Amino acid sequence: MSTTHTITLNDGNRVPWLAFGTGTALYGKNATDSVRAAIDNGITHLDGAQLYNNEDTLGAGIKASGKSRSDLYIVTKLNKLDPGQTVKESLAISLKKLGVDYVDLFLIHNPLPAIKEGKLKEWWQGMEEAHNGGLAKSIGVSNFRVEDLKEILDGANVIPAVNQIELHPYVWKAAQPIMNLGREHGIVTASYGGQTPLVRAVGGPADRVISTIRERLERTRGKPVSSSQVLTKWILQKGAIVVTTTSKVSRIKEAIDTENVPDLTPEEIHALEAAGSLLHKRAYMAEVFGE
Ligand SMILES: NC(=O)C1=CN([C@@H]2O[C@H](COP(=O)(O)OP(=O)(O)OC[C@H]3O[C@@H](n4cnc5c(N)ncnc54)[C@H](O)[C@@H]3O)[C@@H](O)[C@H]2O)C=CC1
Ligand SMILES: O=CCc1c[nH]c2ccccc12
Repeated sequence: MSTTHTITLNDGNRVPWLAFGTGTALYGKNATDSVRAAIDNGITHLDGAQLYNNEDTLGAGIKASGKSRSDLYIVTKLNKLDPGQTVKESLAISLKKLGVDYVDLFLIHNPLPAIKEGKLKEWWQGMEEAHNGGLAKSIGVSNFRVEDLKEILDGANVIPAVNQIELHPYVWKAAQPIMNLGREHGIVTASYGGQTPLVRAVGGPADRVISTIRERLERTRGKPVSSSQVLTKWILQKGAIVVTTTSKVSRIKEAIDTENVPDLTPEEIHALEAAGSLLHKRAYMAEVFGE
């Protein structure tokens, strides 16, 4: 079983909807076995980052899988630039660690390092150069707020294809302005931290709604549906890419199986978002969002 559904970016490239993340639990750790297990069990989209300090072991997992390059979708993210270093030079170092000659998607991980140097536009121009040089098939951003996106859109030759942000019911209300601006420009949202209501905010106001939806979906499907799949399906119905991670093969299979879970109804989506709006809980990147 592997993912079949794809999401089309504003540059025409297609992205497998489900990504295996190598940050969080694998941050600074050897990612080889986990990446190999993810690929062996059907995930083709790998989410890496310079910050995670494990691009080399992500690359080793990719190699060990034996998959051909064109069957995989590989993402990494720019952390910071050394003095005098270009974005292209920085990406070239990542490519070497990953053992590939291009990434499918390259993201600015977080706007703050560039903002601190007054160089956000310059960094985006560097991303465009990396893209034009063939080092990245698509380029985008991560953790960008409305003001950050507006700044790089002003004068951009390439519109970002993706903004990777935290997305779950407890940040849904806060995410509206950036998602709406992104939508105006055809920028696809990639979501991370999507399981937060179940793993980082247990007992929150969305619990009961998730449980009710899960029971209805299970009855409709006639097969098990998990609470995790309810959240993943909600993200998918928002048109977003899902970036998640796990050390358990059963959860990889469960995540992929979300493709086969029936849709939430508009009423269920509304109920989940209404419950989510009762609690604001951000798991990551407080330094950017100031919450
Ligand atoms: N761009 C950025 O700034 C960020 C990107 N990320 C990316 O997103 C990836 C995933 O981030 P997370 O917050 O870890 O994602 P997540 O919110 O999906 O949480 C994953 C965790 O949920 C649990 N889980 C997974 N499947 C489950 C299931 N079926 N039932 C119950 N619990 C389950 C596991 O404990 C797992 O470690 C990272 O590895 C990284 O690649 C994460 C944070 C920030
Ligand atoms: O990409 C994720 C960056 C991040 C922010 N906070 C943490 C904590 C642990 C691992 C990664 C991250």
